[in-house]
Amino acid sequence: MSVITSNLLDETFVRLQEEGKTAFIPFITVGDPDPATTVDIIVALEQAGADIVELGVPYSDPLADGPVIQRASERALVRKITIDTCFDVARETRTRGVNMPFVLFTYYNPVLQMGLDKFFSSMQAAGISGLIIPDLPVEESGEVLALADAANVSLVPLVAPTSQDRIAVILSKARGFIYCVSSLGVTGERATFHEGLEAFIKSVKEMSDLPVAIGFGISNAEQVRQFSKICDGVVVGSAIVRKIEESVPLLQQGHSKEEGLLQIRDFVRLLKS
Ligand SMILES: O=P(O)(O)OC[C@@H](O)[C@@H](O)c1c[nH]c2ccccc12
Repeated sequence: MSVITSNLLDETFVRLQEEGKTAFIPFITVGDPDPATTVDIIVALEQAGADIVELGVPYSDPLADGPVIQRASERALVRKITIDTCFDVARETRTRGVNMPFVLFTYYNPVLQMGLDKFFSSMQAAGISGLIIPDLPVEESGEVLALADAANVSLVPLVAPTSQDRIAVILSKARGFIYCVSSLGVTGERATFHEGLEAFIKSVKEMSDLPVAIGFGISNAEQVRQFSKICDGVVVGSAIVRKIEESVPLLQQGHSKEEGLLQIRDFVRLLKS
């Protein structure tokens, strides 16, 4: 189905494809270590060459997350970060001149708690053009998809090498891009990936004219380079969240915050090199 409307996320992928580039998509947990620092980190990510950023809503039961992102969620929840804080961070980041598109990453429960109508009107007001809800199966996503389309928010699906028999249905409802997870299990840096991954990505690209991004386990420049050859986007979460975790002592001392941000910026530049 061709997308009738387009948004900043769609336009970004079109521009990158015209430039022959692969989107570099960091994931970070909002509020880790605090909301103001998250704004600084997003600015640093764009300066380091990020094209799109996945903003993770911290959650108490992150069932699909490995230990690194679980710890980031815990640090953020200590700060009582809610979805509303994420919208505030998105708006604040725009005032700092960040132009790249935001993709909100949240489990379904916090969205239900807020109420779908309020959630999507807030998404529009915060200028967030993408949405990933890993625990909302396509069979139950009808109402969310209709509201997302009406709010010009791209509901991005996750597909895994094991999604075979459901993949056609998932792709028929896809917007924005297709997020292919490289391996089974939870998020976290990996040295090896699901065998047959390349064939899987190729089959997804043949079945959908939307951009295809890969994520899960990608943690170094060589892996980014390899996946950039076969995908339109590469997502890196845990490796960057770990770098943030390591920089927290610097980030939380006013006089050394810039040093902490520099470490994160240099790490992302290295990944993109
Ligand atoms: O952390 P990794 O292995 O680099 O994978 C990206 C991942 O963090 C991010 O996209 C994400 C965070 N939580 C998730 C849960 C399910 C799927 C994807 C995610």
